[in-house]
This record gives sequence, C-alpha cells and structure tokens, in this order.
Amino acid sequence: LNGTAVTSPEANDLEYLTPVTIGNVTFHLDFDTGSADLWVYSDELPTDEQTGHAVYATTDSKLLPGSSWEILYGDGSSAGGDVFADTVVVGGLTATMQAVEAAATLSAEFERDAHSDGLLGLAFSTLNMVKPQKQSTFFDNVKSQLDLPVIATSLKHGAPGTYDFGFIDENKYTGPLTYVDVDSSRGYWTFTADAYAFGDDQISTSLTGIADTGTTLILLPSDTVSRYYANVSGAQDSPLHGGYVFPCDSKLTPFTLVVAGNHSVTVPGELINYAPVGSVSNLCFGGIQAASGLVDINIFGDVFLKSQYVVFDAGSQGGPRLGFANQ
Ligand SMILES: O=C(CN1CCCCC1)Nc1ccc2c(c1)OCO2
Repeated sequence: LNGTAVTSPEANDLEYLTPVTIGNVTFHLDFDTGSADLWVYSDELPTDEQTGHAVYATTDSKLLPGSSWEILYGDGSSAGGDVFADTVVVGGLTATMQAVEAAATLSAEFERDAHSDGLLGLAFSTLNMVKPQKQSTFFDNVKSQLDLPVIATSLKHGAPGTYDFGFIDENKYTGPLTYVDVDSSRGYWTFTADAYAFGDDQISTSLTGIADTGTTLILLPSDTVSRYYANVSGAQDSPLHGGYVFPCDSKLTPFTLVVAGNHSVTVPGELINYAPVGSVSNLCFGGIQAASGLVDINIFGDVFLKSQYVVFDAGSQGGPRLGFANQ
C-alpha cells in the first residue's frame, strides 16, 4: 500500500500544512524532514494556547507511562510534554501504535502560529526526543507497508503540493532524477554538493547541508550569502528586517548546486524573492539568508525544495539518498 497527502502553504509559503487524522480528530501538521518527533497541541496546554487549534484529548488517550519529550529547534523555538500511543492516518496510510507527543508547553513562536496544530517529523528516528526511550517516526512505522522506502515531496510556491509515500510519481517531474548519497549519521537528510553557482559564476567549493521541509528559507554561511547579494543591486543586510532585503523589482540570480559529479540543481531567481517585508515598503526579503541560529549546518529549506520533486530515499537501493528532478 502507498499513500499521497496534499500539503498546502500558509501565507508566503512560510510553512506547509498537511492533514493528519489521530484517533478521530484531524490535525494540520507541519511535515518536517529536519526533525523526528510527531507532536500536537493538546488539552494539557493553557486554554488560551489551545484556542484556534485542533487539540489532542489526552484524557481519552493511552499514555506511554513515564515517557516525556522536550525539543529545541534550530530557530530557538521549543515545545515539550508527555507521550501517548494512538492510531495515525496520513494519505490513507495507517500507523496503529504511533507515538503521539502531546504538547504541554510551547515557546512563543508556536503560541504565535495560528495555523499549525503541531509537527510530524520525517528525519531519522535517531533524532527523536522522547525519553527514556526514543520513539519511531510515522515513516518508520509505515515503511513495511510501502512498495519503496521513500517519501517524495512536491512543494510549490503559493499552491498545494503533495507528499508521496512509498512510490515515485513520474507525472510530477520532468527530466531525470539525479541522486546524491545521504549521510544520516546525525539523523538529518544531509548531503554534499561538490560545487555551487550564482548564475553563471561557479564556485568550486563543496557545500554540505540538510534537505529540510520544516525550514522556510535557504540558510548558508554568512560569507556565501554576502557574496550572493553582491550580485543584487540595492541589496542590503538589514538588522531591522533580520536579514538581506532588496527592491522587490530586483532580478535575482539563480542559485545552483552541482551534485553527483556534473548535475545541476537550480533554484530560479524568482523563488529567491521570498516576500515583501511589509505593505508600505518596496523592499523584499531574500530567500537565501545566513544560518545564524543554534545549528552550524547549511539548510536547504522550502525555497530550495520548491524548485524540485525531491525523493527522500531511506534505502531502496542500499544506503539513504536524495533524488532531485525539476518540477
Ligand atoms: O528550526 C527550524 C525549523 N523548525 C521546524 C519546526 C518548527 C520551527 C522551525 N529551522 C531553522 C534551523 C536553523 C536556523 C533557523 C531555522 O534560523 C537560524 O538558524
């Protein structure tokens, strides 16, 4: 059995939410290949933090005795609580004994998010934050039901896309799929590009980072980022806006990763114009920004992933790998 779930962008493609049924309640979760915990807003939160969200009724649920979770994300946001076992359905696929992590505390970033009802982690289960015993991700729990141990993402700019589980949909991409090996030793979908390019200007330096559906932008080393915006007239690193901004009518340089020898994976300039900074200014915020935060890795987030049909292959032909094709 395979499955497909439709995922829909919030405003400015800030995050993509996908319906997930837990018990008999449907939650809209942020599928995150950068983490490995499935957590939901719950009745253990202060009532005001539950308002407007689907809420997990812990009183009707099967507690995992003695288990708890606490997670800190790269952007500094955090959440925590206790753990239940429940039936979780995504795109027609069912995991009967899925660890569902009920949020009892949320950081301000999540309190401000009026749309997401929680997260569904799709990184490797070694990254799961449940103690005393790590729990498996939804993908690991349904993997044996799938034709192939793969998740394929089709995220789009300003339009619904899909998560395919167990199969690769040839109708969703053009040209060949180019595969690159993944180093899953730190629990992420980590890969290395042999080189990269800003437009026609190739830089023969390798770039290692993670394919992360849970991060909005492309986050790179600050010197690389300043080199990119040197090509964009009127661009400036604005402390006021928290990163590089430029006139909204700027023509942005494409960003290309060179992988698997000589295959180019290109993000068109249009996708690197992330969004206007506000309603009165003609400044736009860049889709490539410096990876400040708590993590010291490069992050190929949604701005990167939107240009591609991406196959997160956990080992259909040996080790884990990522496949890229234009969509
Ligand atoms: O933390 C995340 C992704 N995270 C996914 C779950 C919801 C909250 C955001 N991304 C991220 C990771 C490193 C960063 C960063 C953002 O900003 C600076 O460094």
